[in-house]
Amino acid sequence: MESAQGPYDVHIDRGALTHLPGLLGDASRVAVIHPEPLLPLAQKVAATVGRPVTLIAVPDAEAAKTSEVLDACWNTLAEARFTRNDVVIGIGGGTTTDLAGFVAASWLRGVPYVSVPTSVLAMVDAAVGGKTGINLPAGKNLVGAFYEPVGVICDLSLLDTLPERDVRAGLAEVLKCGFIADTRIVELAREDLADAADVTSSRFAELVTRAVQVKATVVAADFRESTSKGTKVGRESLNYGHTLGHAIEAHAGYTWRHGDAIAVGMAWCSRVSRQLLGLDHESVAMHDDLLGGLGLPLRYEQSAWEELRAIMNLDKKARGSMLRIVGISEFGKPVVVDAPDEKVMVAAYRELS
Ligand SMILES: NC(=O)c1ccc[n+]([C@@H]2O[C@H](COP(=O)([O-])OP(=O)(O)OC[C@H]3O[C@@H](n4cnc5c(N)ncnc54)[C@H](O)[C@@H]3O)[C@@H](O)[C@H]2O)c1
Ligand SMILES: O=C(O)C(=O)C[C@@H](O)[C@H](O)[C@H](O)COP(=O)(O)O
Ligand SMILES: [Zn+2]
Repeated sequence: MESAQGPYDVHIDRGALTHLPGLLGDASRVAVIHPEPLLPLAQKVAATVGRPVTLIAVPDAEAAKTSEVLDACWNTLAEARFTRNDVVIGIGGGTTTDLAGFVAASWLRGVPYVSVPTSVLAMVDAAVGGKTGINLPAGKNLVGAFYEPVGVICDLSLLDTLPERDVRAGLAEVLKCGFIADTRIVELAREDLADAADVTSSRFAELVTRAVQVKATVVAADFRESTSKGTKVGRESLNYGHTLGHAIEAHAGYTWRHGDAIAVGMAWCSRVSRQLLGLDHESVAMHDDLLGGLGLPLRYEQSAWEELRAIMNLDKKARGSMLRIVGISEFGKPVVVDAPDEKVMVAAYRELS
């Protein structure tokens, strides 16, 4: 993958973990940050690196992305006397790779980072592209850094133990890539949704590869997410469905899966896009068919709109008091809408009831 800090490899394969020792350079020691439930995997990986390893267990899911956990990781690296040639490895879903990447970005102002995503969502999105960070109660990913890994290892065999609900949540980001950029993804999902959600199928492998390609292409062109204008959209396109999705996550106290929240966000955005950008009814219905067909939610508490709208003001795409959202005028054509009409947003939210 091309990047601001130099190209790096994203290894996608069953068995790709064999690439790990080759990514460690001259590291004297390694820290492996992993969620508590994935301790056996972290231990297995630790046994292959041929250097002293500090295992750092962090809480599972969004509970990892807090300032308290970040602080605990820093203190563990201090105790281990971690220096600038040592390597942080993040093994886990997107919550772990977001946290671990930020630990690596901030420790000594930056030490090498290797990402080993173990969920679909982390493989296709969170672990590639260099966004790292943690949440605050006020909003999602409000603290973080753009910081690139030296390599990413997507060992598809690790997905054999991933719960089906998490496979499907990850496919929400894959579909996002189809809606904003690669329409073949939408076709592949439409042809056979059950096969698309089967992690052992060739269709699934193609979907993962295509989604990573979309992300890599977008990020290579606009690593630091410049401000898009209308149809001239850079990295902000990857935020389709996220303005509402992130607000839902914060409102729910980070108890929702990210993929579930952005499924609602994309269903909502498709309606806003129909009203403001002329997206056709068939494409709106396709959002519901594909996301709903995967068992993903298409709605959130109706009474929460005002609170969600207030949280949305802290979205990173906002400029001053102006909300900005990503919509699509057709599949593959993202458009950034500045100051979307409030009535349209409310009506689109009501439509989800
Ligand atoms: N940095 C980015 O560009 C970016 C992009 C997309 C999403 N994200 C972030 O990613 C996070 C969501 O990631 P996620 O969906 O992977 O959630 P997650 O990290 O919570 O993982 C989901 C669940 O699956 C479990 N799990 C992971 N791999 C497993 C495996 N191989 N076997 C069994 N269980 C496994 C985890 O322990 C967890 O319980 C959110 O915080 C989101 O904001 C970041
Ligand atoms: O990589 C990006 O850019 C994205 O927007 C990808 C999103 O799927 C991802 O959830 C990201 O973490 C959102 O970033 P944020 O800047 O809106 O917090
Ligand atoms: Zn996302």
